[in-house]
Amino acid sequence: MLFSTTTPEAKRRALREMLSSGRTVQFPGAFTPLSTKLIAEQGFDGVYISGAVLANELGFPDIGLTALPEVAQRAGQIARVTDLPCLVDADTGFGEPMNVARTVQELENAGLAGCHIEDQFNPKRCGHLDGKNVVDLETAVKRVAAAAQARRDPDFLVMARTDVRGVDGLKAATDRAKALVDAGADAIFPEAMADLSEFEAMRAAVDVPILANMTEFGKSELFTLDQLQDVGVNMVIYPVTLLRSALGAMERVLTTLRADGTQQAAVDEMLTRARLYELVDYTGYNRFDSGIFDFEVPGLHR
Ligand SMILES: C[C@](O)(C(=O)O)[C@H](CC(=O)O)C(=O)O
Ligand SMILES: [Mg+2]
Repeated sequence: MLFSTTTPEAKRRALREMLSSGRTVQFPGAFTPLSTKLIAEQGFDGVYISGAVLANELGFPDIGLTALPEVAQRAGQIARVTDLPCLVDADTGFGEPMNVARTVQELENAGLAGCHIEDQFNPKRCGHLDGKNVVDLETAVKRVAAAAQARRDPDFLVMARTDVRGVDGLKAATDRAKALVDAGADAIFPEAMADLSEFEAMRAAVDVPILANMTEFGKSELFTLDQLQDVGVNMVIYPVTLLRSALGAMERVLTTLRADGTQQAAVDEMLTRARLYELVDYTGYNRFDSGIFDFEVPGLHR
């Protein structure tokens, strides 16, 4: 009830353990605290908090318009409703290395298990679009080093994302990933890999966990969990899947409502009131209230 009872430190340890388990863990992207509960119910390993979703939900494109307080607040709202570890997209770290340091500390305070920081220029772009730009190696290394030094919990995961593959090719991406690991990255997010052999090459290049981004309509095919496990990927994210699905459903019901003058034909596709209450643990809250108010104090009602 209210908040998760698992501490951020325990979630970070759990994330570290799952990343060294040899199993490929799945982190669907939550887009609200409530949708986070659906992810946990299905038995997923953790929750991803996407920068694109955060920006899009505010009605913005994903071009670096969101600011650290907004991201930390939303990520914290999501992290606090679940016992699962949450990994948040910290874009470029929101500024210079000093800003990156503050970003990491704010995200630690918000209860996140880790974050990823990318080597794009600001204004950034979706990693699966053409026309993005990356910063030079020195700048990228400084961002990651600042992040690694700033954390107070040594288990907070600092993941470095490199967007170099889409700009200078695979060899440049593996070289950059190695340098980012030397700078203190605990894990690597190689963005926009073209196929499974590219994940294999990244796997061979670094000895830290690697992430696969299975975003729809992007540069990579939607590989299965088994395929990604076979090439040694440690974590898979599905960043925008829930947002796209929810918006698809919303668009359909609005079309029905507009056409029919009633939503009746769409009711069967909706989450029922009972199921919604179950998700928000309505009865748990009621029980709490009765526990507090249904007691007798001798003499009180005389
Ligand atoms: C992973 C990502 O950074 C995100 O913000 O979720 C995006 C996802 C997307 O735009 O599909 C990305 O740059 O890949
Ligand atoms: Mg992003």
